Amino acid sequence: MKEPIVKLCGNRSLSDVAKTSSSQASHLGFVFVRRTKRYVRPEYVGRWVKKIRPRQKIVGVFIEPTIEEIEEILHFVPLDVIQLHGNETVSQLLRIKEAFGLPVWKVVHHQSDGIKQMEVFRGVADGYIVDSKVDGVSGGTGVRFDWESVPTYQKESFDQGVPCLIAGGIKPENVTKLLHYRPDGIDLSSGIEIEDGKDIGKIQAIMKEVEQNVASIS
Ligand SMILES: O=C(O)c1ccccc1N[C@@H]1O[C@H](COP(=O)(O)O)[C@@H](O)[C@H]1O
Repeated sequence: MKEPIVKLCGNRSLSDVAKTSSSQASHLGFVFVRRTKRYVRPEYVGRWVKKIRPRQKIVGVFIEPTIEEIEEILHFVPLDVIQLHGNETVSQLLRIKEAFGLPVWKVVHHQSDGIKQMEVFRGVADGYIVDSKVDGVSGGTGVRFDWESVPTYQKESFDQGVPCLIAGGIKPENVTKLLHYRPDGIDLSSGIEIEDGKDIGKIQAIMKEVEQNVASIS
């Protein structure tokens, strides 16, 4: 069985990056959405990444960014993936892809038209993240959605030939249940934190569950 993508998101300090990068996760995420709890200044992220040199791919999280905003971030941070977590349109996504040539993952908030949202981005998005829908909050909610819908999202993504990550309220206590649905990837932020920082115990517990799950079905 293919190892799932594991994205550890919402890194806010050098200490966070030291912890998340020491794990077997495949991706580290940084939130560049101003006025949100986990916003980080790109110049700081640039410094942390230069110092630690993580082997993981780096994902930048944005909500409806302008080309100039992404350009500014890229000046400091060597992004591998751009994550769009808002109500971006297909043409905005295309412009971003053309401007930077980087893979773009589109977030779909789980609701009745979730699959329709994915269909709209067919052939354009390089991957999807399905996150919970919480009124007034875009992401990092710590709230999970009904995972019985995961196979439907997985199927649509598979048909489009791109990966589908699941986000929203994943934590060591519930990740095994989610892994039974065999998602292409998982994406966590609140579930690996204690107070305002990442917690190595929770990160290790998540990675252990992932490894055991892969081993049990290989
Ligand atoms: O983490 C944030 O604060 C955040 C803010 C704005 C947009 C996206 C954000 N994070 C994304 O939310 C999910 C993880 O949420 P959870 O805390 O594990 O429930 C993930 O996609 C992050 O990239």
